[in-house]
Amino acid sequence: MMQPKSRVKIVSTETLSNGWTKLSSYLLDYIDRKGATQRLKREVYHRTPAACILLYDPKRDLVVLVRQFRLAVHINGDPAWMIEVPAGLLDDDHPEQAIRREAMEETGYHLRDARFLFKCYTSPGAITEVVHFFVSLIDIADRVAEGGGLDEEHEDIEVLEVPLDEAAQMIENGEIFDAKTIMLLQWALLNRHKLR
Ligand SMILES: Nc1nc2c(ncn2[C@@H]2O[C@H](COP(=O)(O)OP(=O)(O)O[C@H]3O[C@H](CO)[C@@H](O)[C@H](O)[C@@H]3O)[C@@H](O)[C@H]2O)c(=O)[nH]1
Ligand SMILES: [Mg+2]
Repeated sequence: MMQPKSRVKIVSTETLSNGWTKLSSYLLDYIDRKGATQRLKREVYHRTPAACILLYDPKRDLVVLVRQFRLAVHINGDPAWMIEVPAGLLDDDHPEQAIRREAMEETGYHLRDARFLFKCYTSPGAITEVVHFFVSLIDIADRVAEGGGLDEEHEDIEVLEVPLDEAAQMIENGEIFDAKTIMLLQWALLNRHKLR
């Protein structure tokens, strides 16, 4: 059901922090389902859009994943060299252009095709981030570079080629615990018969 924008009025905005990611505090008047106006205070992190991709090799029945250090995970006390699908910020590019660039920088794979699957909000309660999800069928011959990320941005990315069934096990045993990665691996498991 569509909800009218007129139920929400932004009363004031304050920038709490303006570093790598801007954090704003909003006061809004929100008309609830009973018609009563509630004045709410909400904080929003203005993360820019991103894209991620499942690289699946149908001949070898494997996926290409990347492993890198994630500070937020470390701060939470979880194992912080996270295994993920290749991903990156759009940096003002079209999502497909951006994911082709990120796949090359992070894994060294040149993509023949990149098929858009869906987009999703990763944390809509507080974060503006929208992630565009893609899939690409790859072959070992498409790996034309080392990958590993950009030295000038101090990216230190390990490239892993993992059989799809093993990757599925790694979700079950807790070795893979990144949301976008779990979503794409589950998509692969549901659609593998169409990809081979
Ligand atoms: N100076 C500075 N640089 C940063 C900061 N945070 C990230 N960077 C740099 O910004 C670049 C981001 O790399 P990308 O490959 O474009 O993005 P990503 O970190 O892989 O992001 C993807 O995964 C995230 C975690 O799941 C997602 O949050 C994000 O939306 C995207 O999907 C890296 O070079 C990283 O070092 C920061 O706070 N300060
Ligand atoms: Mg990345």
